[in-house]
Amino acid sequence: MKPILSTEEVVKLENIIEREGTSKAELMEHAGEFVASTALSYHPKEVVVLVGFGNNGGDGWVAADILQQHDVHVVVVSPVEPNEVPSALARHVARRTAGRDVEIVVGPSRDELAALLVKADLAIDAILGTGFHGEVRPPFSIWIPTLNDSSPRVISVDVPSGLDSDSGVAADHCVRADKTATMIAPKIGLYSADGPQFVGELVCGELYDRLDEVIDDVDHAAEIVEPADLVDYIEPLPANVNKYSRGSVLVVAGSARYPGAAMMAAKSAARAGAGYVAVAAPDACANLIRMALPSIPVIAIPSDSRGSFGAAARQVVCEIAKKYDCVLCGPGMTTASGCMQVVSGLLELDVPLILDADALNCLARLSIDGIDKTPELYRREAPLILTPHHRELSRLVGDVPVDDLGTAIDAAQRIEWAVGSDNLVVVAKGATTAIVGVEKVLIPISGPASLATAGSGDVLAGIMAGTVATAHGDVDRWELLCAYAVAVHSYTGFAAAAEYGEKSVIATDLIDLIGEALQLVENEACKDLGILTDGEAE
Ligand SMILES: NC(=O)C1=CN([C@@H]2O[C@H](COP(=O)(O)OP(=O)(O)OC[C@H]3O[C@@H](n4cnc5c(N)ncnc54)[C@H](OP(=O)(O)O)[C@@H]3O)[C@@H](O)[C@H]2O)[C@H](O)CC1
Ligand SMILES: [K+]
Repeated sequence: MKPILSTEEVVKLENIIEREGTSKAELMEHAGEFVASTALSYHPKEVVVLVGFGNNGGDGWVAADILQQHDVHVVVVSPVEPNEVPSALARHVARRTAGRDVEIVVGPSRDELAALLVKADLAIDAILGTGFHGEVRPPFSIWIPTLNDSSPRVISVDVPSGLDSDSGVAADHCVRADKTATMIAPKIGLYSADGPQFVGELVCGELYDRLDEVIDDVDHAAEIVEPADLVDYIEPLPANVNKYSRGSVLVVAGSARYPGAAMMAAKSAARAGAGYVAVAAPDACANLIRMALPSIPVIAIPSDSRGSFGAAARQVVCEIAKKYDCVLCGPGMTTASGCMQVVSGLLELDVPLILDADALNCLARLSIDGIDKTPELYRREAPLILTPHHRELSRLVGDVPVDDLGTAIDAAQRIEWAVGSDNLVVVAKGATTAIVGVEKVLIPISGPASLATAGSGDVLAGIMAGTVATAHGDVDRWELLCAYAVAVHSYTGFAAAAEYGEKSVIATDLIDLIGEALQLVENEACKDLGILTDGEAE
């Protein structure tokens, strides 16, 4: 796993590294070297380096110097003369670069800057980094749109200028990078809110060769899960299994209005490897589900007058649910009062439970002002996995706004910390999904935008249920198991986009590609571990 840090954590880490004997000036030299080597991979001939007043600009001055030594023609565009750069560290390297044969243009007009960029095949954005705050001021409010309107490729240093490195919120003017070369560790804002739209491809320069020894001395805002981290969940099917020993799932879902969600979740659980999947659905839609899924037994549960679970459902469902390795509750269920009773009954059982979709809305309604205020509602011994998207998550915490990665992590942590259990995981689904456990936040491998389609969440919930059931409770870290399920779902998205075109993927396509996705995750993990080469994985 690779850490993602907040700006405050990066500053703490820099101070630790300094105490260990590597100064900030040396880190700036390494940062510049990393930017230069990233730039050289494009084999540029003509590079414009835009520098600001701070140390982000310092990285740019160092990179300009190195590029020039590699026979690249470099023009540094600066708001002030090298002698007047306010940051002492950056001033030192600016003067040094100015002493060499590098062309420097101070305070160009919009047209002058545009003319320089027309001639360049690469631009380096070292205007603003982690020190950016507020709205972009002149001259950068002119430089940034001029850069965005120009043709050369753009490498942003550390953070695209104008992006808040913690919240990921882009200012009115923000550099749209082709590549972001971030320093030491990725910043959380690169993944949050507007970040993914502006960052382009992300590469990270560690800058300090003993980073592994000190990185855990600071908290990590989150950690990125890499394929190799998932290797424990990639198990071949043993020869001596039967359908029950492979793992069983009960999907408590559906209503007369939404029978399809129950079908998709159940079929996905089976495709993800569970040997026995059954559906408990209101009798108003049980027959429909039976006909659609001949391989899956459907248990008809008493309905209310509108075709959702009725008053008698709780007792019947809970009696059946005890026998399964995992229960998934929620897809297409509605929030009728019988459904709320089913959810509260399942929470009392000693069986791994996944609450998704309307089960989460039921849970929110069972509390008055957010479930974090009434932890007794969801505190339990057996594992509990909640899979809310941002709106569902907001409802769970009493309508506190949740609209990006940062606010999603905050809300999920409230839910976590109210009970403080290793067995509770909140999978906060979004453009960047966060898997929040009591101690760690994991960012799993994310899928393509094609996954943003109705029913995709039902497929993920089914994959998660199949994964939990086949693990048989033998799990060290439930967050990592959830990351595996999210990765499988992500790869169904890639496979479906390749097969049907990225705009044409529908949720049912994903289900039939789960087998392929399981194989893709395995291949990627093996490649990461050096067991398989790219060629062998084809
Ligand atoms: N992480 C590391 O270990 C290393 C990081 N390095 C690089 O350093 C920057 C952070 O440098 P810092 O000097 O703290 O900040 P910046 O360069 O990002 O920006 C500060 C200057 O920008 C001005 N500023 C701030 N906001 C605005 C704005 N809205 N409009 C215009 N100008 C703005 C600010 O002026 P103030 O008057 O507001 O203070 C400063 O002049 C990090 O991102 C890395 O690139 C090092 O290389 C070492 C290793
Ligand atoms: K930058």
